[in-house]
Amino acid sequence: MSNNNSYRTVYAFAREMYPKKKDTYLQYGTAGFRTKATELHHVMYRMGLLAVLRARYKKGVIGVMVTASHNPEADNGVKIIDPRGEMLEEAWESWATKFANVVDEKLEDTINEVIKLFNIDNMNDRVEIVIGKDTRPSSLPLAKAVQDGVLALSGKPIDYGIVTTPQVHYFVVCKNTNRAYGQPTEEGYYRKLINAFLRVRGDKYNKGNYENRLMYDGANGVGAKKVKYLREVLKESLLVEMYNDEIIGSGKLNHLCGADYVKSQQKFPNGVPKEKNTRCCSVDGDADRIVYYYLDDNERFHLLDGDRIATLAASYLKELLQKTGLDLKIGLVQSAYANGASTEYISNKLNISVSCTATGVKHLHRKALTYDIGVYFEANGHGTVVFSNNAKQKLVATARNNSTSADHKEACFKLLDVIDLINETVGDAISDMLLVETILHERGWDVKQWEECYTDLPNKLLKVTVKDRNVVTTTDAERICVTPEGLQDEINTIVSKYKKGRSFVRASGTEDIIRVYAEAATKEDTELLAIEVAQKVYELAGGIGPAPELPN
Ligand SMILES: CC(=O)N[C@H]1[C@@H](OP(=O)(O)O)O[C@H](CO)[C@@H](O)[C@@H]1O
Ligand SMILES: [Mg+2]
Repeated sequence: MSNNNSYRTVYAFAREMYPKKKDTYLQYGTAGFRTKATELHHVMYRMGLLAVLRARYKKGVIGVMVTASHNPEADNGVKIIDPRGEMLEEAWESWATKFANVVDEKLEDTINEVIKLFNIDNMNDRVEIVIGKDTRPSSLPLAKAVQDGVLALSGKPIDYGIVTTPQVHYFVVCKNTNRAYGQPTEEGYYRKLINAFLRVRGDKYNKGNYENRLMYDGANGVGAKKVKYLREVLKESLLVEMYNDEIIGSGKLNHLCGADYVKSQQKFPNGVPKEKNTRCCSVDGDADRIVYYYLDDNERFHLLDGDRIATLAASYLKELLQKTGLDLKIGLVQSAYANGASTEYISNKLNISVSCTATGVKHLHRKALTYDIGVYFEANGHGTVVFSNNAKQKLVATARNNSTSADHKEACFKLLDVIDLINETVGDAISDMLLVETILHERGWDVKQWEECYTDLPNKLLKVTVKDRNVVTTTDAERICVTPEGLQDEINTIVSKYKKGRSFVRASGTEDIIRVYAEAATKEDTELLAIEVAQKVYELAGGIGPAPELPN
């Protein structure tokens, strides 16, 4: 593109509507940009510009989601979605960072650098950019800024309004596969999921110990809004009782409720009635994560997190696969935060291959794609299942082949339905919920039977504030600390004192802190182990503020 009118528009817009006011350096992290909503207007505009360049380079549709997920309501953020529904390619993350930080006057030069480097010669293509936003009040003007960025480079913004993050991933894939993956509309999304769910469920809604009633915590966000439609269509097949719904309640987004609160505090959320032995689930602020839980007879809280969903899904898919008679490779992918007991259960009881990657769904997703059936979940409840083209083709061919036995045929059709109820593009709270409900229903299990599969090791996650989080570097899927020198040796010495002890430290990609994870045979030991390791981090990695203290 030459130095013409469009350029003046880009710069004029930047200067007049979305000027960069402060010098704060922002980094495109594990989940894109995330900070106070008031700091993000220029970033959104610039992500609109970058999305157009990326779309022209990839010759496909790109997605942009405005959300700060589980963060407080005053925060916001943005993530870019690549044509195959994946997170933005890492090589472009640094361009996103550069775009967010250059001064207004340098914006055009930076656009030119990208055009030149990637040889983008189709700058007149009217590429489509799918834009979605969560329910935060700040999301409306911020999504408008993204649109203006898209328009400034003559792209075509497609505004889907308030939708979940996984819906945006789904729309992008539908558009880029010429609708082979589904219709790129909200209705198309629900229809695909719900039709599959209803086919698998059949007309017997309660089975064995399974009861088709579920208490659902919508975190006062988009997850509540979207489940309403689902409830209407599911009718009697699944009775979803909704709580923490911003429309009828007065609750604040993610405040004392939602998947992140429940998982990290290991507590029952506010706003949900404390009913004993009832299956409950919570989603997060953009509905890409889900965790389950219940209160026992003594009102003790029991959590069934992402590791539980992963093991439930993998064991079910393995069983179903065996019934098809097909030889396909199934594997499960976790991060180092997965509970050690789950990893042991997968390898020793389920006999399913398990691998560990760095934190962040893009890493888990990529590894999962190396299997025919790749199940991946972070312990916090973010995950899905991906199926290779080879798997899908074999299933369709076997299901249609007249010489296939009736049993094998039935299993193939069922697995194809299960594939349809899974959002393969990214972790999706609503789709994951339908999957869990399907499996529990089929097995006739209540939530306790699900929990009985294995016993979680007590675990603890701590944060240590340090001067510069980049001093902590790791290797081996973040399980070994490389720098500061000597820290890993100290961790090894501490861990060796505890039965079933395991601990690792890494710099968070979304917060300016170091995370410490610990697990051990008892709760008391776990607390001690976590604090001891946190103290070493504080000492050797430049801790600031109050030092971590042992409990009295
Ligand atoms: C321990 C933990 O839960 N880490 C989260 C958190 O990443 P950190 O890099 O640890 O800040 O946010 C990510 C994005 O939502 C999520 O993918 C990840 O699982
Ligand atoms: Mg989220």
